[in-house]
Amino acid sequence: MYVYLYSKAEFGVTPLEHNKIIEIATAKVNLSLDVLGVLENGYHEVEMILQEIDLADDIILEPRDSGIALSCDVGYLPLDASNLAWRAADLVLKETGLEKGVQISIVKRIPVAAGLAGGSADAAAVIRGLNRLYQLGMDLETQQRLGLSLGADVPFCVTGGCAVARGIGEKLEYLEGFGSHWVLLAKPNLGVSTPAVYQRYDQTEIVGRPDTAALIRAIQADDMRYVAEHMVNVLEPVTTQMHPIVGKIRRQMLQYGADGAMMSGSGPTVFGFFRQYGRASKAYKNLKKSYAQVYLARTTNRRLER
Ligand SMILES: C[C@](O)(CO)[C@H](O)COP(=O)(O)OP(=O)(O)OC[C@H]1O[C@@H](n2ccc(N)nc2=O)[C@H](O)[C@@H]1O
Ligand SMILES: Nc1ncnc2c1ncn2[C@@H]1O[C@H](COP(=O)(O)OP(=O)(O)OP(=O)(O)O)[C@@H](O)[C@H]1O
Repeated sequence: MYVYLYSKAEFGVTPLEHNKIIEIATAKVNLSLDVLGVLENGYHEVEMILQEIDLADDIILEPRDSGIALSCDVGYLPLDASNLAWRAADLVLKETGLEKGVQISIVKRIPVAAGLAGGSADAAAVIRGLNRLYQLGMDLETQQRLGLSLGADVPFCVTGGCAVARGIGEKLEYLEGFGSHWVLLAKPNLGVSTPAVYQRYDQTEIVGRPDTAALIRAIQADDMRYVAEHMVNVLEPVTTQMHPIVGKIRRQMLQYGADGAMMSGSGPTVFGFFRQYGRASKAYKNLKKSYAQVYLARTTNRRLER
């Protein structure tokens, strides 16, 4: 069950044709999410801890003389300008004035509208990939600035790793120390609209908030158990009220032996931390009986480790 989260091509098992490149678009989970206020434009000022996991899409890019062409191995994503990968390519080409096009192929594994930043991860991978494919020389800051115009999670997805995100999600303070831990994810068969959840949050009374400083210390000490037991996402009660199944999955995760479980982002995916593979794989099998989208992944730190 823990297999092929990265493309075989990246390991040279299936060599790519020499003019193609592959970028791995990794998902994120929120280890915390707090809302500090509402800005004039309606966006929320947040303080949240984002952690890259190794559940990933593959983004394959190849040069084209002009125009953006997009294909995907699943039928449920738009292949036009409403796809974030398409929009990322358009933005980079316009911004750099490059008179070229690109063929983008997506191998989709990250569930959609799940709270795992799947679309943002694809957009970030296209920005990184075009930079590499056409040797555009964009530094990290430029890539993140471009990414921000596509979505609040995109700047983090450009690098991945583990970071405290403030502002609307774009002010990043990277954290070191958190190791590679088992994360089990389960998504109920429904999608959640991020704007709808933030809107409803404004009308909801908040019960518990994360102690972000304490979580940061635990991450730096690689105290996974503390993190698992103290994770708080202020959007979770909002989404759970709309979809009680989110609460049910969280209880099931704990019942099956997770050290702690929480909803990621605006949901509805719930993830749990496990110390042992054996326990995680048993929980995976149990959850698989009720939910189609269950994934066993690990926290990772791919690009920052290079
Ligand atoms: C829920 C999270 O995924 C947690 O990481 C993010 O805060 C949302 O990130 P995202 O989906 O990349 O967000 P965007 O695509 O920029 O925004 C979608 C919508 O979510 C709301 N939004 C988003 C981010 C933020 N800090 N405040 C907001 O109120 C806005 O209504 C916005 O129109
Ligand atoms: N490349 C893409 N991959 C996934 N969704 C995309 C993509 N491009 C556009 N979308 C659209 O974006 C919407 C949100 O999908 P996404 O998977 O990014 O949500 P999410 O995981 O909740 O993101 P976040 O955690 O950043 O809020 C969906 O309605 C989907 O159709």
